[in-house]
Amino acid sequence: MHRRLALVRRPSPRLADGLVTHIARSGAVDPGLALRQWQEYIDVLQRRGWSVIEAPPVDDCPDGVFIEDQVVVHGDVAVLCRSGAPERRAERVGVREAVESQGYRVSEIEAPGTLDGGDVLKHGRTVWVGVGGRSNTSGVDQLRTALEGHRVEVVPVPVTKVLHLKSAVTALPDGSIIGYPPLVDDPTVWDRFLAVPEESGAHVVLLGGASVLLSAAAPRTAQLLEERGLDVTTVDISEFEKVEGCVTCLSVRLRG
Ligand SMILES: NC(=O)NCCC[C@H](N)C(=O)O
Repeated sequence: MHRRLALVRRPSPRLADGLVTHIARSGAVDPGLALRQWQEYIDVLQRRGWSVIEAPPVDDCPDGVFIEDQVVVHGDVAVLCRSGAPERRAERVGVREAVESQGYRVSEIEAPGTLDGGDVLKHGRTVWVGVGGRSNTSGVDQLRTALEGHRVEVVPVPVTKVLHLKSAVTALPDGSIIGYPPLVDDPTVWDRFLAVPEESGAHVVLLGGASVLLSAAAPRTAQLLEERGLDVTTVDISEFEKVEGCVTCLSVRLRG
């Protein structure tokens, strides 16, 4: 059986200074609670059979915990991102070493390209990339080049209403795409689109088989997914949601 391996990075004590773009700052971020929530997130991964490796902490980078935005992996290739937020580019430190230690071939997005991993949604042979927020068409083109030979189609899709594509939509194990309609620019991109009733419900981490991880802020979506036969685990990530984070951005699932 494949080893399941996830890359994570512990939260900065400065998480409260994280960027917010599409939401209003609401309530103070409690760094102690954030650390406990992050630990619980990892505990869930581990209980579901995942091993976890940590990228070196970047305590001076408030958004460092959102490791998903720094690297996109596919097959044996890891693409180091160049964030559309210049404030976040320093977070790339240590990520190359982390993925190289797992045997990945590394390529990098270079200027003028920008790409945030949160804009990259993969399922089957398709890689959708959100363009219009943090990622641009040069970033998409460079990602396509990096994945040449992987027999995938890289498809740009518009993102204007939320931070990242995966803030709007994610994929269920069967390939259905779930999203919260007010935040999805064009649901017709996907043949099988399933509307969910909560913004946080649009974000699932696939844990293997029928298991998915979902924010505790989306109880109605949890029920909906359970009724569809999924095994749903919820985790409270309130402190990360205050700075526009979601369950997906707290880890990168690597090949085992
Ligand atoms: N992939 C993600 O959804 N990342 C969340 C990043 C939140 C962070 N405060 C940012 O604005 O970049």
